[in-house]
Amino acid sequence: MVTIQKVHGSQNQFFLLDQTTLQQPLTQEELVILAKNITNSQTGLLGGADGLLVVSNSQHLPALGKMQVINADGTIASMCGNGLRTVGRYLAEKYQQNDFIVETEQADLKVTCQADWAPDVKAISVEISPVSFQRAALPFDNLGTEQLISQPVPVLASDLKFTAIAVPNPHLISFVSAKILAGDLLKNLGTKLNQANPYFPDGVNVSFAQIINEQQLFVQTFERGVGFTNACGTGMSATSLAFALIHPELNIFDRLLTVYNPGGYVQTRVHQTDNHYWIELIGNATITHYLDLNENDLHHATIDPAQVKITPTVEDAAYQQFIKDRRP
Ligand SMILES: N[C@@H](CCC[C@H](N)C(=O)O)C(=O)O
Repeated sequence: MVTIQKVHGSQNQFFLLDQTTLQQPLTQEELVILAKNITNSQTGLLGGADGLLVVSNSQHLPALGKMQVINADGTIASMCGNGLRTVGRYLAEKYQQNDFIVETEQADLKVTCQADWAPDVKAISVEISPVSFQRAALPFDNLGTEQLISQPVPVLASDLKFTAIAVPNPHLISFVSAKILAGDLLKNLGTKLNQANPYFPDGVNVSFAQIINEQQLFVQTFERGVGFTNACGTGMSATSLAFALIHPELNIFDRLLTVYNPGGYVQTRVHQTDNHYWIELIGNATITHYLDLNENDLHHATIDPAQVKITPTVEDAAYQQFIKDRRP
C-alpha cells in the first residue's frame, strides 16, 4: 500500500504523489495516464482535481526535492504556485526543514514555512520566478509585437488591454470591470486560446482581474489544461506584477498585496532585484485527505474507489471557516 494526498492551495486542488515512497516509480507515461484518470471530475477520486503534483528526488543539491506538475488534461506545466506551496509543506514535514529549495521544471525555487494562518491552516511562502515578457518565452505569435504590457489586442477582445507574462508558465492578463468579469468573455477567450489558435500555440492561462484598491486585487483564471479553477497561484503572482508595472504611481514593489480569488485569497509581494523581477506568493497549503491504495493500481491507473482507504483531515473545515469572514 502507498499513501497519496489530496491537497489544495486556495482550493486549487491536486493529488500529490511522492515517487520515492514507491517500490517502482511510475514512468512518465504512467504518470500522465494516472493524472488524467484520477483528476476526472466524473470518474476520478474525490470529485477529481485540477492536476497531479509529482514529488521525486532532486539531483540539484541542495534542493530537498523536485516537483512536476501534470494538468488535468495530461499536459505538463512548467510551474504551479499553489501546487508548490503544498509540495513545500509536504517536504517541510518529511525532512523537518522550514526554509529550503525545490527543483521545478525551469528553476530551483525558495520555499519558506510561515506561521499558521489559523489552527489547522498551514501557510507557506514560495518564490515565483523566472519572469519573462519575451514573445518566445510565452510563446505568442501574430500579435504584431515582441512584448505585451497593457496593450489593446483587438483580435482577442475589443476595449480590453492585455499583459503577457511567463513566470515561467504563460499568463495573459487583463484588468476588467465587474460587468466583464461576470460575463462569458473569460470562458470564451480561455477556451479559444487553449485549442489550436494562431496566437498562443502552446495555450495560455488567462486571468481577468479587478482592482479593489491599491492593496487588494481579485483574480479569476481560466487555466490551460484545466479550465476554470478556484485559484491560480502563478496567475495571481503574474497579475500582481502586471499591476505594479501598469501603476508605477502606486509604488507596489516590495509591498504586501492581498489577492482574492474564488477559492479564498493569497498574499503576494512583487520584487525587482537588479534587472529581474520575482514574486513572493504566500498562502494556505491544506491537506484534505490521505488516500491509501495499492501501488499496482497506480501503475495501471485502474483505481477502484471502493479499494481506496480515504481518511479525511480536519483541515478543509478549518480553511473554510478561516476564509468565511475574510472574503471582500
Ligand atoms: N494552478 C497553477 C498553474 C497550473 C499550471 C497551468 N495550468 C499551466 O499549464 O501553466 C498555479 O497555481 O500556478
